[in-house]
Amino acid sequence: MSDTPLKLGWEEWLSLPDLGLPAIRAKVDTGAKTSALHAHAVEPFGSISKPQIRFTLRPNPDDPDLEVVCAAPIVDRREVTSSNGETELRYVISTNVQFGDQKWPIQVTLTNRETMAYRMLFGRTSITEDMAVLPAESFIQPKLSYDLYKGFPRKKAAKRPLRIALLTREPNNYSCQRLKEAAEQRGHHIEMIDTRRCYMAINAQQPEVHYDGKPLPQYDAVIPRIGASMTFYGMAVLRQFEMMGAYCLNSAQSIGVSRDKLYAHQLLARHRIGMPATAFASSPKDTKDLISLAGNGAVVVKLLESTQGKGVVLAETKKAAESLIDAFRGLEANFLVQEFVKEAGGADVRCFVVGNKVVGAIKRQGAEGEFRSNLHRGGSASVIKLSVEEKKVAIKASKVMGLSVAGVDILQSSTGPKILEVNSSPGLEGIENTTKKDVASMMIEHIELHAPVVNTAIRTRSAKPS
Ligand SMILES: Nc1ncnc2c1ncn2[C@@H]1O[C@H](COP(=O)(O)OP(=O)(O)OP(=O)(O)O)[C@@H](O)[C@H]1O
Ligand SMILES: [Mg+2]
Ligand SMILES: [Mg+2]
Repeated sequence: MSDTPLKLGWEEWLSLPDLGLPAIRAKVDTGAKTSALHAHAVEPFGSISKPQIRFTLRPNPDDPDLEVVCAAPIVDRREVTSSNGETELRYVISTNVQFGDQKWPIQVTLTNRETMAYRMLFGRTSITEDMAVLPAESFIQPKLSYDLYKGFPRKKAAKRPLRIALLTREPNNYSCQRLKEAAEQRGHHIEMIDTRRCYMAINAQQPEVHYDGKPLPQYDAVIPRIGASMTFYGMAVLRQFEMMGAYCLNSAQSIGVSRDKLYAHQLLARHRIGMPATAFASSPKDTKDLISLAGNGAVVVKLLESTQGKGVVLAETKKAAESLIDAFRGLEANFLVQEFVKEAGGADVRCFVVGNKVVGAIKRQGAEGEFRSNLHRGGSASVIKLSVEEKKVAIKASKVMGLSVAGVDILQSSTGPKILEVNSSPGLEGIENTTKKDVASMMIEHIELHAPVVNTAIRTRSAKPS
């Protein structure tokens, strides 16, 4: 390296020549130990003595059709705790990094950074002693651009038939049947896999999922339809499919985040997404203070375990709220106390998000005298045209959770849209029958666009450990 120290700002362009990546915009973060690179469809291959990893990367966050398939030797697998506190077992690769004409080897962990602004985090172990980081500056090194990817093959909707697994415990319900129909209509092969009947060896060198006495084949894509009661086990099964390199329509991680209602609310708040003023508690001593955190008027108290509106109660006065919470206190159940958004008029809006788009929206109106709009409680649905702001909020909420497919429920309040919840396995029946849109096909199309084109040579090799 040269005599003058290499200077880096807090954000820089770099290239990773060994991976065939001419331009990556990275955040230099001395708070992070190891560098991390965005990767999906991560799939190990090669021999046990010389293990390699293949993954797909979308270098430009604004251009999802630009995909580069990379391969590198695996140097380690390591537990990494990210800034949001999640611990993840990641593959570590070794590769050269290049800034201007200076090049040196670094270690990089692979993780899904789809929802992050930067495709790469440049950590402190990648920065050598003769370099300086100037946190107040950016782009000290030569600026590159995504134009360098001109001429790279663009992704086209897959013409090839895909092998898809639909993970569900209810293969006969409307949503699963429609997904099956849509996949088959588009020429794909789809299998219904009962989540609960999957089993697996965790430490296998070659990750597998077993079913009825045999290992399941390698799928191009997995559609998780995991019910609330199966969240924990379903996520484990899905993670296994992820490790096998299948494209999962929603990742296990994103399902976990959206299912944890407290975490989901905290995450939405952190990203400044509008929601009703919300407080949560388990067994509070100071009921009055808890109620005041949720505003000054009527409140809605929700048991966290509730679904289909069952554990959701309206307290129209402070007194009513107090006695309600006092009753909950003995149950040691976690619950939310929320400002009651009266002007929503017993209605909410379900926005069905696929990728970066709201593909359909319906307004659900509660039965006469009912503030809960759940269709299971006798609510009725109608088509609604969303405002630009509502669309934006729905897409942002799905992004924040990391979901590609989501049912985002919004209350229309006098101060703009307020998010109620984000569902990771939204049902198709209400939305399709009301809007007359073929949402199932849109989900399959999303898979066609995002499931990486598999190099069959690599896949055949990885199927048999050598
Ligand atoms: N803060 C609120 N203000 C006004 N109405 C609300 C509020 N919270 C909930 N509601 C109404 O009650 C219904 C049920 O509430 P929510 O969706 O939070 O619980 P849930 O339906 O039991 O949960 P899940 O959808 O996971 O089954 C909502 O669809 C909405 O119509
Ligand atoms: Mg609901
Ligand atoms: Mg829900």
